[in-house]
Amino acid sequence: MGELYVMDHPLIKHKLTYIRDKRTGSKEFRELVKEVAMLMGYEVTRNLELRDKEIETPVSKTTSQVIAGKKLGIVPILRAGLGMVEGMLSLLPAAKVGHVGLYRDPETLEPIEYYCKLPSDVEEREFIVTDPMLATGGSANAAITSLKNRGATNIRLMCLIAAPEGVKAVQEAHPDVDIYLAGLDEKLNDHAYIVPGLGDAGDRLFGTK
Ligand SMILES: O=P(O)(O)OC[C@H]1O[C@H](OP(=O)(O)OP(=O)(O)O)[C@H](O)[C@@H]1O
Ligand SMILES: O=c1cc[nH]c(=O)[nH]1
Ligand SMILES: [Mg+2]
Repeated sequence: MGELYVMDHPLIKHKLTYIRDKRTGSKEFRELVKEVAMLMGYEVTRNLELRDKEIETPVSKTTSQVIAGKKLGIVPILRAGLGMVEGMLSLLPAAKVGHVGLYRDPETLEPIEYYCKLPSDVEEREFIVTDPMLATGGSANAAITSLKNRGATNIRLMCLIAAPEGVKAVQEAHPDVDIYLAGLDEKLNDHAYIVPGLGDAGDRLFGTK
């Protein structure tokens, strides 16, 4: 079973409160989502490999460490996952960005894939899939399956808020995938929205509806 990491940093908790607040408009919402993604990035990248590098400081020679240069890929689930990309790229500027386009059919709640474009060397990359919301888990599962069908073997899932149902669904379908959350909420409502959640992440990010 994949690991579940729920962030407990005060800055993340603080910013998540304003992301949830219905009075927060799109501009501030976008900024906060970007900032929380960046802060979460510290945890999501905690186990990146390092290698030694010989350098010279103004005082002496020394051996220091840099990221080993493993290839990384960030894959937002369109649309809402896009809001988390910039924050991650500010930490990992060399990462490539793939896109999986999915929407959840409002009647059936089934994910419908309409786009997928990944970096060409899929097999060699470590992927971080981003989506603010993990509700039933259908969209995340479909995105992860899509990556695996194209050859990806190393995948992490990074979401702002999840319902327990979504976490369970991903853990069952993809036990090799670790999940990183800023917050784990109570439940889903009758429309499969997360309670208390933040509403519709895509609409709040992009001002639609
Ligand atoms: O876990 P699930 O039950 O599948 O629900 C979560 C999905 O729903 C939202 O996307 P939505 O379908 O609203 O598309 P959008 O990002 O284009 O708004 C959200 O961003 C997730 O991708
Ligand atoms: O709460 C939810 C559930 C699905 N999609 C969202 O944007 N929010
Ligand atoms: Mg939406």
